[in-house]
Formats: sequence, C-alpha cells, structure tokens
Amino acid sequence: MTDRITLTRPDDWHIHLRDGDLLPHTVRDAARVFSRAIIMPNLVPPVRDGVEADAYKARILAARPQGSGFDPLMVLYLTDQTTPEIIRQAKLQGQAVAAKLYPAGATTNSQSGVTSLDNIQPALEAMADVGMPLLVHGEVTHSDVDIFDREKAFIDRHLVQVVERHRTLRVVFEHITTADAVDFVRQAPERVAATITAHHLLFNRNHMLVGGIRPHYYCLPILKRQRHQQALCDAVVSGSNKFFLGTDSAPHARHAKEAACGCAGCYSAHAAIELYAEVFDQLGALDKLEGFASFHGPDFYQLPRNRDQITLVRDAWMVPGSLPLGEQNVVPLRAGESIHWRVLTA
Ligand SMILES: NC(=O)N[C@@H](CC(=O)O)C(=O)O
Ligand SMILES: [Zn+2]
Ligand SMILES: [Zn+2]
Repeated sequence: MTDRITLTRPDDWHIHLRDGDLLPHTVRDAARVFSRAIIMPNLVPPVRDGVEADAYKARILAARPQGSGFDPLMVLYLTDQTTPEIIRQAKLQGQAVAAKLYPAGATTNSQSGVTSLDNIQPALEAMADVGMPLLVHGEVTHSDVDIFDREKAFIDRHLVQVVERHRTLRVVFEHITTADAVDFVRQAPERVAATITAHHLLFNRNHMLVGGIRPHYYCLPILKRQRHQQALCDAVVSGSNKFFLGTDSAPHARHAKEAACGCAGCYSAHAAIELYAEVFDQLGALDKLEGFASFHGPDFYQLPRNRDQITLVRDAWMVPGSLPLGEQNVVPLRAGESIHWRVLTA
C-alpha cells in the first residue's frame, strides 16, 4: 500500500472564488496547494470584457496570502452582446485566457448568459481564430428536458455542432457528469477536453437523496446515477490526457443551501487535492493522479507545467462542520467527517 505520493504541483482548471470579503478565504484555500487556477467569471454583474477581467484579477491578487505566487487565469463570460472585438482585445492585452459559455438560466448567476448560440457565432469565430479556448457549462435549460438529461441533451443539440462548425476552436466541456459526456470527449478531436470534479467522482445521486435530502451535495450539473459516476472514474483511471482537474469549488452560505430553495454548488477548495487523492487511491490508480492534476491541464492550455512539487501522505484528519468564510459560514464537502490524505507542508 502506498502511503505517500509526490506530485508536480497541481492547478485547478475550474474554480469560483466569488468576490468582496469572501476573496481572502477562497484565494487562501485555492493557493494552499494550487499554483494556478481558471477563475470562473459568474459574478453579478459578470466579467464581460478584458477591463472587467483585469479589475477582478487585481482584487484576487490583493487577496493572496503574503508571499503567495498563486496565478489567477482570467475568463470572460459570454453574453448575447459579446463581440469579436471584445475577444480579440482581451487576447491581445493578455487579459483573459478563455471565455465561458453559460446557457442563460443553466446555473448560479447565469441570468446574463447566452440565450441562443446563434448570438455568439461571431465571438466563437474570433476565439477559434485567436486561439482562445471555449469553456462550456453544458446543460440545456428547456423546461421540457429532465434535469438528469440536460447534459446529454446539450451534447446532442449544441456541442456536436459547435465542435464541427468551428474546426480550430479548443473546447473544455466543464464539470462533466455523465457517461455520454465521457464518450463524447473521447471520440471528439484532440482539441476537445473536459474537467472533472472531485465530488462527481466521489458521489452519485443516492448520496444526495437516500435517507433524507442533503443540500450540500446539490450542485449543477446535478449528481447522476452510479453508472455515470463509474464512467467518470474510468475516464480518469484511463490516464487519457483529455481529462483534467477542475474542482468547481463554489461556496454558498449555509443558510442559502439549507433552504426551501437551496443554491447549487459544493465547496471543496479546503481539501481539493486530498479528496482527489482519496478517489484515485480507492480506484487503485494513484499513479494516474499526477497526469490528471498537474500535466493534462497545462498541456491543453499550452502553458508550462509547474516545476515544484507537493507531497501527500495517508493520514486521516477531520474536516470542521462549517468554515467561516468572511461574514458567512460555509459547509464544505466532508464536513464533520474525515479525509484520508493530507498535504505535507514543507
Ligand atoms: N456548480 C454549481 O453548482 N454552481 C456554480 C456554477 C457552475 O459551475 O455551474 C456556482 O457558481 O455556484
Ligand atoms: Zn457550471
Ligand atoms: Zn463552476
């Protein structure tokens, strides 16, 4: 049994840091282990252009712990109004590394999202042209589509066409949750990849719904049945470079989740790499963790791999029942339970 593993320092290719007085807490948790992170732009109002990305980046940098070299990689939020000029300018100025498609109404703070893909064709053409990857929250929003089928419907109705139509566009299918998404990404061209969260590897919808409803497991895309969880695990164990780490750590205050209409999002930044280590360990695939966490992401984004390393040891610790994040309390993943791996601090 392996009790210790050393990895090239990982990055998080999908995280929500939020803003304001949450920032010092979310940035500290992300920067604890990750060297870089793709910063999701779904603020209110969202990060719509290079100037807004620069301003948000400055707030993140100001919130870093002393001495931290944490590097936030900024992302534009596509709206019906996003022009090719906005894309070209942000790329030219180095203000954003990617742009994110939120179908309007699909998830938290997606009110300003895209109402029809027709509206962003010129922006997508510009992205393909300048080499700016498209990041996708891949769920349809039509009320006639069951919430458990929304990811597959998005592939069939939209993603296939986007990939076919824009032949040089690089695409990251974010936080995939189904066997259908795994199959789609596998058979797609090299320029199509996906992030996978720790919680979609660890849990299925039974964890959320059997024996009582557990709002802290509620996120979007929603946890699916076990067969899909297994397909995600198979994808990471395969070692394919098309799959990489993106926590989708997304804090919501306890009162906003433990409510009659609770918010979607799980907080995992307090223990992200530890939770992934646990999954890979359970799958007997600790040797595949470094590729997934530290190599496939930078390779896809055409960025250098990190040079330094972290070490994880098999050593259980208890996660607090709740974490103070600024004025708010957040119930993190594994709250009040133990995690079997720990990061060795130098
Ligand atoms: N994943 C979630 O359930 N929530 C995210 C938004 C998102 O990534 O879809 C959030 O911002 O809270
Ligand atoms: Zn999303
Ligand atoms: Zn997200």
